[in-house]
Amino acid sequence: MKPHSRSTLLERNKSLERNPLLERNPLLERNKSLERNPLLERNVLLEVRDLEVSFQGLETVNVLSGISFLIKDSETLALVGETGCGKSVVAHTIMNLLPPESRVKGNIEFRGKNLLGMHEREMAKIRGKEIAIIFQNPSIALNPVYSIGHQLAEPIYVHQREKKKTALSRVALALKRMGFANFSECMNYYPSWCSGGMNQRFLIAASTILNPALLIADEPSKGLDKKCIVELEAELGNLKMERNSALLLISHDLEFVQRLADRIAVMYAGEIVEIADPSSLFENPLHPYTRGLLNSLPEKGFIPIPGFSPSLSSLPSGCRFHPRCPLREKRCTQIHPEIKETGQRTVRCFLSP
Ligand SMILES: Nc1ncnc2c1ncn2[C@@H]1O[C@H](COP(=O)(O)OP(=O)(O)OP(=O)(O)O)[C@@H](O)[C@H]1O
Ligand code: NI
Repeated sequence: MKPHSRSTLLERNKSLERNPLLERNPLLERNKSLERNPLLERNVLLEVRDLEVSFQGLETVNVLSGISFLIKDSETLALVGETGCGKSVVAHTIMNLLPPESRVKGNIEFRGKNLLGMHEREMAKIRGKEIAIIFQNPSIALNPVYSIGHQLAEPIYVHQREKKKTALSRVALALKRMGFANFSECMNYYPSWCSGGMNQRFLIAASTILNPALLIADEPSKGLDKKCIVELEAELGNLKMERNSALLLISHDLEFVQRLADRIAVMYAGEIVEIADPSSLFENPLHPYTRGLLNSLPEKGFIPIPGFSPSLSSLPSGCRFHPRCPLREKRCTQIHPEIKETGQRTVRCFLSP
């Protein structure tokens, strides 16, 4: 699929906003009010509620607090934020892949089943089959000692107990679909023979071979050159169009996610501070941190946010962003703001309407 250019996406959303007929459409009104009430939503695939994760070491570090979001069927939700804000920990918690020193509270419901506390045997049936993850580093995520064909066929043996021949022919088909003209040859390649971009595409093929309902992609564009990023974007777009998979897209690259996401959740120091659709977020960011992130983009002047993210083991009082916030008031330094929903917008800031 040709990737959406930013302007096309913005134009489409703008024209929808301006069309008075659409605004008065009773069906649309009903859907809008349904969207506002998650209890009445029927197509919620994943619901994360009040998630808290801490790691116990010499001291306890609370890495995630009050994380709540929904992913609907075939929706792409992007999770963005600076390094260390907790994006990968969210992904690993959903997949039940946290190390033993972690402590988790809250709820993660997938198709109505709570994933937290689920027995590993049951989770193993979901992992890879219904929820798949593309890990942050493709060269590490692929096993260097097995051929690409072998690695891609493995989920088919494990989850569907297919015969070797059937599994391998499905792998060949998947590679063909990913645009590898020499797909038969690729089956015999080893990861170390291939470029980062190729390995990234093999990983996507491996993660999607069983048609998961939810795919988690953790920094899929990291370390790729511009050409590979364009290809990756097309690949993820295809996935959405052809297979109806929902996607949790984790990235620090706002521009990359803008073109793919239906909604963007912005994280800061272990919390979500804003959730909005891409055009609202880019045109009218409500949280001062989101505004800072946008201003630091090259086309907006490259103005960095002053200061640094706080260490998760010594968070400031009040709003976690207040030491860097140009708009802070006295209450921001003292009281921790709750996340609030107004209309279609979700934001954690006293100063937003
Ligand atoms: N096993 C662990 N024990 C202790 N702290 C951990 C552990 N795993 C992650 N952390 C801490 O949790 C915080 C969030 O890490 P995470 O990897 O989720 O960040 P991220 O937003 O994905 O960053 P990046 O963009 O660099 O990938 C970091 O401060 C990290 O040091
Ligand atoms: Ni990460």
